[in-house]
Amino acid sequence: MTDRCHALVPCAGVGSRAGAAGPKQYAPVAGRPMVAHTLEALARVPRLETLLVVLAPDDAAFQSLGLDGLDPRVVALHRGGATRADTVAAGLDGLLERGAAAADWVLVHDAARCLLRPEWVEALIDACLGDPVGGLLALPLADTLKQARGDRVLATVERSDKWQAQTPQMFRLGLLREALAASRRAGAPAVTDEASAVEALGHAPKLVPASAENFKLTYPGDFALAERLLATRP
Ligand SMILES: Nc1ccn([C@@H]2O[C@H](COP(=O)(O)OP(=O)(O)OP(=O)(O)O)[C@@H](O)[C@H]2O)c(=O)n1
Ligand SMILES: C[C@](O)(CO)[C@H](O)COP(=O)(O)O
Repeated sequence: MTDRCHALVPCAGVGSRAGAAGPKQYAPVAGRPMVAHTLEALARVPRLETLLVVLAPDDAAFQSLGLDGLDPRVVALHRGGATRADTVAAGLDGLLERGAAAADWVLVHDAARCLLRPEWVEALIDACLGDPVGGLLALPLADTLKQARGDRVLATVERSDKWQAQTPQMFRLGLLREALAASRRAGAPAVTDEASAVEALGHAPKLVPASAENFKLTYPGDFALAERLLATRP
């Protein structure tokens, strides 16, 4: 087993909920493309050997914006798939082709979580390196949770054991590859995060408490909030 760590950034989505003119990962946040902030945070983690960014096959923006030059560890792979899970699976193959080992750790992080702080990544790595499974950044639920039918409350759901999954999510490359392949073979809808696929193999990933600031920019209003938060940072 190794302690080598690589980042894999799925960056091949279309951002349909964001209402931006093009893929949201290139929409400006505080004057820079969203994914530039994401990569800069990852680049400030020395333990990450590779920053693999998985792009849509026809992506021309990443290179034309000069994002491949952000850090010598950045590698662009034009092999994104129809779902996030497909994009991540293609990225894992890309890492293996570049010499990574099945025993290496992979930290999968959404391009769309551009408020990431390096210290949160360090905390995840510290928590997972000695763990038999791996884990993810997550946030215990702070609000009362309602189950709905349409726009009416059906029930109030126990929330003390509920967490919101964030990224990065950190697993051994081989385990995650096997988990995503098994999930695809099962024929169910694609998993929405890496942990789900690993859970389906019977494992219990570790929950590493994170910050609400590490939210995913999903809807139009998220961009203004991200800008306000970035403005408060040194
Ligand atoms: N086929 C896909 C779908 C998503 N992603 C990436 O997965 C991350 C999180 O996904 P999400 O916020 O759902 O992004 P989109 O799929 O782009 O958004 P939407 O669902 O609103 O279209 C993003 O960095 C996105 O680029 C990806 O690489 N490949
Ligand atoms: C992986 C993820 O960010 C965890 O919260 C999330 O599931 C990805 O977003 P999606 O909208 O479910 O694709």
